[in-house]
Amino acid sequence: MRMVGLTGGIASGKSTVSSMFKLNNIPVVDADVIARDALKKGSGGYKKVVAAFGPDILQDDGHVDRLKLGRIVFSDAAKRQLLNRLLAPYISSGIFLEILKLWMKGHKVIVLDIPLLFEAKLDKWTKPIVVVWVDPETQLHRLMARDNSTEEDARNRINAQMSLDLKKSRADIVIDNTGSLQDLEERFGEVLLQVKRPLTWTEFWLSRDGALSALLGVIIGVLVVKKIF
Ligand SMILES: CC(C)(COP(=O)(O)OP(=O)(O)OC[C@H]1O[C@@H](n2cnc3c(N)ncnc32)[C@H](O)[C@@H]1O)[C@@H](O)C(=O)NCCC(=O)NCCS
Ligand SMILES: Nc1ncnc2c1ncn2[C@@H]1O[C@H](COP(=O)(O)OP(=O)(O)OP(=O)(O)O)[C@@H](O)[C@H]1O
Repeated sequence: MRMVGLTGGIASGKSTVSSMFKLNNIPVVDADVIARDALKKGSGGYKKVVAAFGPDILQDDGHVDRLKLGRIVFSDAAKRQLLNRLLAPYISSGIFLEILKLWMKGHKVIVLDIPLLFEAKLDKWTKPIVVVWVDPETQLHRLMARDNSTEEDARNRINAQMSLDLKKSRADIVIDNTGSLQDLEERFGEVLLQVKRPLTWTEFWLSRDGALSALLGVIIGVLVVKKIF
């Protein structure tokens, strides 16, 4: 199985690219969705986070006030690290479970959309790594427009992540999303061809069909050897 890493900066366009993969029948594991589940009221992650940050981060209905928690952690590196540490086991096991489900269904190519792919050192499990890049001005404006946030909040969120230029330097494939959506679609078409090229042997053996073929080969081998001796 080929596990394509999809990452970038906040509001650089990962979800937009992710939707394009889904439209082309390539399944996507979305780490943001898994992280949201990890913070759902009553979950293990929720209990740990509320114990560490206190009931002030809760809304009246007991759900986490994400805007409030975001303001706290995106302006304080120590608190952000604490939140990351508390949620990391739930997020990584959630990602693993989703990969396993897709593996069992026999998918050959899947995409892992993980904003913190490099920061969480998950990049070693994915190949190729696709980084969605935008210039800093565009990133700031798109983030403020999408989240209806102040410039200060938006800058805090951008600065909470590894620099987008550093991510770009570690990519196998870069998608420059500074242009229009039409430009993005054109570039995506080229990237799709690369992502869908035939599997290498290693990728094949890691797929469900490859693993089953290997198992079948071993069983046949054992039976043949038993018959000979
Ligand atoms: C702080 C929280 C509650 C803010 O929620 P909010 O709904 O405002 O943002 P959302 O979850 O949609 O995230 C938006 C983007 O913020 C960035 N981001 C999220 N968490 C982090 C983080 N810990 N460090 C840096 N950037 C982050 C990502 O680019 C993400 O795509 C939330 O982001 C969270 O629980 N973060 C910790 C979990 C995590 O690490 N998520 C990233 C998955 S790899
Ligand atoms: N090429 C583009 N032209 C104009 N707007 C765009 C383009 N690409 C994405 N956008 C818009 O920019 C915003 C950010 O994009 P998107 O939500 O895909 O980013 P993201 O990287 O997934 O963000 P996050 O890290 O917060 O999950 C969205 O409002 C999206 O509609």
